[in-house]
Amino acid sequence: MAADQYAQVIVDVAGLPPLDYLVPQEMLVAVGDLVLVPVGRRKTAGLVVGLKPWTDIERRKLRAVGCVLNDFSPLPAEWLSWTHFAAEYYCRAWGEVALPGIPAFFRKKRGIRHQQSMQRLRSLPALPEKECPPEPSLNAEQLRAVQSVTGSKGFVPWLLYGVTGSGKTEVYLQIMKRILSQTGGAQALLLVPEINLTPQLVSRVRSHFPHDQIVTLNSELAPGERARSWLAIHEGRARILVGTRLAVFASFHDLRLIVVDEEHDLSYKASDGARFSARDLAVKRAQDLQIPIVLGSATPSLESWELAKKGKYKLLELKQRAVPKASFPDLHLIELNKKTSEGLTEEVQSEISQALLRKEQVLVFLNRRGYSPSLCCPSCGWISACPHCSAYMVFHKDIHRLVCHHCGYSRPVPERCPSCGAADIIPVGSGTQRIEEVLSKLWPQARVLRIDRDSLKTKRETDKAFHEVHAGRVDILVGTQMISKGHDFKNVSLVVVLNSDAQLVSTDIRAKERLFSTLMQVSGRAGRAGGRSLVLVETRFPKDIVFSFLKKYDYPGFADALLKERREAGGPPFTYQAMFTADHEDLDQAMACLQKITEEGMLILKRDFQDSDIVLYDPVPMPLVRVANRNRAQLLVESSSRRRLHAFLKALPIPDFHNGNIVLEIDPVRF
Ligand SMILES: Nc1ncnc2c1ncn2[C@@H]1O[C@H](COP(=O)(O)OP(=O)(O)OP(=O)(O)O)[C@@H](O)[C@H]1O
Ligand SMILES: [Zn+2]
Repeated sequence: MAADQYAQVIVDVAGLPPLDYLVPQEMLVAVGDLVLVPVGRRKTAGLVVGLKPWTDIERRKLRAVGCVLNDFSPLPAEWLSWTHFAAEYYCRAWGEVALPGIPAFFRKKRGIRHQQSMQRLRSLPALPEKECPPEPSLNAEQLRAVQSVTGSKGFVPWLLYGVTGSGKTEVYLQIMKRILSQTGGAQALLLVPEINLTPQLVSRVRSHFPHDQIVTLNSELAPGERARSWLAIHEGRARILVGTRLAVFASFHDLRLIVVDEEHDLSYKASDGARFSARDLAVKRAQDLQIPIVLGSATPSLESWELAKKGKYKLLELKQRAVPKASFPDLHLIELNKKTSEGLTEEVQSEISQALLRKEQVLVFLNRRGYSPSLCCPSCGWISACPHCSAYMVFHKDIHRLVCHHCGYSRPVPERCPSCGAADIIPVGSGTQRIEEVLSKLWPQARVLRIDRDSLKTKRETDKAFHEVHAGRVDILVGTQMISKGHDFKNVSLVVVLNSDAQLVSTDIRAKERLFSTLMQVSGRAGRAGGRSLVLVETRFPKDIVFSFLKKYDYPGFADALLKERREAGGPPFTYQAMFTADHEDLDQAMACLQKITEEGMLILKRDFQDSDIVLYDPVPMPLVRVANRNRAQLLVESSSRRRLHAFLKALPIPDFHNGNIVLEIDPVRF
């Protein structure tokens, strides 16, 4: 009889280290296999991360592996060690990070039709017989970027800083083409932000690679589709994966290049689960694999910009727009307070009229859904507050309801003021619905299309709407963030940004950085195909540095000014941060829980971290303190050394929090 063998298995349960299980004699198990194992009273999917001939567990307590789940090759060692790093970095159990990275389809017991479904999953659609279209000839800047990346060896993190419309996407595609052609089975990963994964982008990639299988991964894919894409990449049948942040967890057969488009985008940071940054993990993965990674943006994050300045990232620049005749739009600031009764200034109205006369498209950007951000009673001052959150309920005229954008609670619009009974309660401020109404009234012949999460609920609807815009069947496009980035609109000559100030008065240290980036992106939608173009931006604070640099489209100037501020204030990227967030029905309880962590932390600091610069701030209620009846508080920890910060966090015990939740986030980006 062969000697016993024991498997170390990780499962998706908080706080659990790898667990030992007996491998039954007749069972063949390899490191990287998915297995079914008993945990407590249930059976769950686990991943084998080690095999050994001994265990410390007493024989009578030892349980056995149920069965092997995968009938594809095990997850590779590279993937296992990288997910282990990710778990350590984000202070989570290894299984909490690794298991959710594998499609649910493969984490369940095989059904009776397993063989058929695997066969279906493995059959990718045949490639249409198409010739490679001629490549556009790159300009000198683009060519230099492509040659630099493809000529480099091993791990090099490249920061591709390219102004809007400078042809970054073209550069990514050419780099991919050259690297994929170097080795037979080489694969590439292109990460894009959630709202940039459009059919236009995917078909652009497909047209460059007519002979290669290209698959996509995003959170909206049906489970079967997700499994199909994942398996095609794992088994090397697909050569390119285009996906959102979860795609960074794919298992590759032979990954040779990673591209992260719009690397500054917030959607790369998960706001639940392990709260990982797909961009940062992608860099680590490229380093493990010793391959190049390209981080592209017109407004890089300050973190990446600083790394490039220090020489840790290599900087590539595209300063010109790629289309030969295209130039940057003129940008005018409109100082708010001289608004007309229609809610659009005279200058805005006149420019819209002229653009429409020239048969050019107009884009109106307003980062606020709904008709108006609140309703108010002029007689008594009542405002439509949400009963469950410390926020106002937004008036949605189309459904005639008040909706809370934080907890989702909604109710019909009251006939009279709920407080004093007055008859005329009025909308205060404007959202996209109201602006759409104003635009349709002012230009009744124009075809106005609103694009936001209310008007378009699914990806398919959104895709269709953008198709209408690209096809020229829309004259005025009004919308939120969804219209601000990524799209290569050919006929937009006027961009209007309404009320951009909300973010300026935020308490978040990254608010300005984000506003600047949004404004650069949205401005970048105009004049992409040549001709005169114009951007009009409304603000009450025209003197703010956001606007002074925006007027010159000067990202480097803006970034350097902000970095100087951050350095003086000791903020990121000059410090590393971690944040505890506690929530409870009762704010005092949430605060008390964090207070306990602070006190414990102080003792540990004094005892073991005397000569380090770790700072533990006092717990504070969050700016939006109540959401869905939970009161939230946060506690920030900071240090100039990532290593020390991690060592401290590992040493800090997290108390039990009865009826409450407590979450630790590394490198928080939302405050
Ligand atoms: N070398 C080139 N010659 C001519 N046109 C080009 C060239 N490179 C790119 N283009 C075109 O320029 C336009 C903008 O390119 P692309 O979308 O790649 O820019 P981008 O930098 O990714 O844009 P953004 O960041 O603003 O979304 C596209 O229509 C593209 O086809
Ligand atoms: Zn609410």
